[in-house]
Amino acid sequence: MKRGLYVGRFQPFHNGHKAVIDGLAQEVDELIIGIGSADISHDIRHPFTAGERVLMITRALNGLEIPVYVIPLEDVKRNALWVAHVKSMVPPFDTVYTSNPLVIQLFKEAGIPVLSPPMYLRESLSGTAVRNKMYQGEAWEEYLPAEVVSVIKEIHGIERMQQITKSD
Ligand SMILES: Nc1ncnc2c1ncn2[C@@H]1O[C@H](COP(=O)(O)OP(=O)(O)OP(=O)(O)O)[C@@H](O)[C@H]1O
Ligand SMILES: NC(=O)c1ccc[n+]([C@@H]2O[C@H](COP(=O)(O)O)[C@@H](O)[C@H]2O)c1
Repeated sequence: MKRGLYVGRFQPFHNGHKAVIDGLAQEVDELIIGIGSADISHDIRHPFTAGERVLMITRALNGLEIPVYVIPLEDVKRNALWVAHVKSMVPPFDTVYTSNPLVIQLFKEAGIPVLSPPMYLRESLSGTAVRNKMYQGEAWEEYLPAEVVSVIKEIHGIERMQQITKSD
């Protein structure tokens, strides 16, 4: 039984994340998705709450052939303690999947195997690129799973993002 941990902020969950997870479903028996910076929302880089991201990811992975556990992870002030914090919050896991250099370093120092999945269409498929389109009023829907698009519409996400970036 192999259980993997995939960590990210998922602001929002996009087709690049989905492609990675479809690949991981061939590699692991169960997958934990750790939603990082769970305590941050309503700002430019982190527009969505942990609960909204749980909804996006759970709905988008509804048809996945392996069990998935979606778990919010608040940030902690000390990087040196973060891996212990993560381990205290999620089921046991064998391998971490991430391309984030700090996350790679922290798990390697803790003796936990780390793999970096391939990037899919990184220029258009990044949270930053998708958020920029949302802020600029450009088409953004094609970069996200349909289930994520409907959550963002349901929570009036674009209106929120445009409101919080206004100047007073
Ligand atoms: N297009 C992609 N293909 C494969 N992996 C990706 C892609 N985009 C992001 N990832 C990876 O998914 C994990 C979670 O990423 P994250 O939620 O930060 O998305 P992001 O697109 O990098 O967002 P942001 O631009 O907001 O930093 C990271 O390891 C990241 O490298
Ligand atoms: N000290 C900490 O709380 C700490 C350290 C390393 C990574 N993280 C989190 O892990 C997540 C990594 O996700 P990304 O790859 O999307 O950046 C982020 O939410 C980041 O804040 C937190």
